[in-house]
Amino acid sequence: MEKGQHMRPFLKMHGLGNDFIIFDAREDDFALADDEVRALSNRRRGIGCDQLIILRTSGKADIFMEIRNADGGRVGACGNATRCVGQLVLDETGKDKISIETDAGLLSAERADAGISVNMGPARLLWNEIPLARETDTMKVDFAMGPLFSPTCVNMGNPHAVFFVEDADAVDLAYWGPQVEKNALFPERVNASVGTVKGDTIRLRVWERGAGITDACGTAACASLVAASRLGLVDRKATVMLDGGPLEIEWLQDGTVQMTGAATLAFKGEVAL
Ligand SMILES: N[C@@H](CCC[C@H](N)C(=O)O)C(=O)O
Repeated sequence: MEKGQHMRPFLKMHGLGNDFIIFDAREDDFALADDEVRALSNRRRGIGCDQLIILRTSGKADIFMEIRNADGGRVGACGNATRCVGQLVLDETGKDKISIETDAGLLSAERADAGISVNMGPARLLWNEIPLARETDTMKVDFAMGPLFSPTCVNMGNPHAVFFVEDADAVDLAYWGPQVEKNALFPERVNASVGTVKGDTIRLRVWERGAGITDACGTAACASLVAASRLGLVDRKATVMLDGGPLEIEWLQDGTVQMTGAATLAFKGEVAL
């Protein structure tokens, strides 16, 4: 341990294999620089995670959740981490329903048969809300790259481009994902998903902005349901099947999106910071 450092406890949790380091800074406030987040997220030299979460006190909700991608960048939303934090705060408070503040707004969480159910807030659909670099219809955006074309774009507190394709499993996402993420059409970069609809199920694979391919992405699951519903491919409710497992998603009449699925504690630890 270096001079000035001390041991900080953390939780390692995941939602369908989308994994998180969770620190609690409510009593002992601290901040992490981008390079510290990158070092902790590193799977060979650090603890390893897709996102790092710092819990803080909130004046508006039961808790504030700071979300950092593995590349260090701070982001507005993370669906799988919202279920994990929801589970922690439900256990801690004994309440039936709790509220979570994020940079993108106020969310809520409650228990459900299939794990934790969270309201992820409104799906934003205007081009400048995504945001996109130019004014365009977000339902079928005039954009093509290799086998991917005409994405439907949705902001779920973070930007998503969803490409519906014949066979999501056949797309070389490791090759196309980073190129879509960094395309100039997306001034804040983008989370890029490929989806295939079969009945009431959406098979979805996700290249996450700032993290790469993950086993699951909750906000991408929400965005894909909203996108498929806008395109008339599903009604307002579907199962989204990710590499890590299923999420139940519903686009409610009030415009917000409800997501239900597992939240799992993997282990607890301490790290010198
Ligand atoms: N894994 C998350 C999304 C995390 C943020 C995303 N990579 C972004 O940059 O917007 C989820 O479950 O939603």
